[in-house]
Amino acid sequence: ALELTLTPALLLLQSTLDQLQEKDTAKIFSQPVNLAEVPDYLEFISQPMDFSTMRTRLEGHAYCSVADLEKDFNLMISNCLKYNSKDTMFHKTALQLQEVGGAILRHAHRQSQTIG
Ligand SMILES: CC(=O)c1c[nH]c2ccccc12
Repeated sequence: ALELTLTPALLLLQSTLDQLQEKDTAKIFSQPVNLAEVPDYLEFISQPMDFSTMRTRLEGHAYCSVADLEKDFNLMISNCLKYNSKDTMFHKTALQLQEVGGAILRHAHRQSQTIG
């Protein structure tokens, strides 16, 4: 049978992504921004990012470290802060997720140092 062996490092990345996504209670980051609904999105954002894309990358072993995961998380947040003006729910939600996500990632960095 296919061995779904998850190394400790991969388990840590998966757990970190789950914790980050859990904080997106409005689920505005679950899927890519719908370009059919938002036709000008790519005029402002050169590299879209969302949690489903991050999960695909994680499962495809594209992330070698917590830092790699953090890079895409920060891209996803900065895209949202850029596209959505300050007075929108999306912008305010991104600022909150940035703060709580930072704490989750700092903890994951510490854990990755102990599991090596
Ligand atoms: C995360 C984000 O920017 C968005 C998530 N859903 C959207 C719908 C229209 C415009 C932007 C968005």
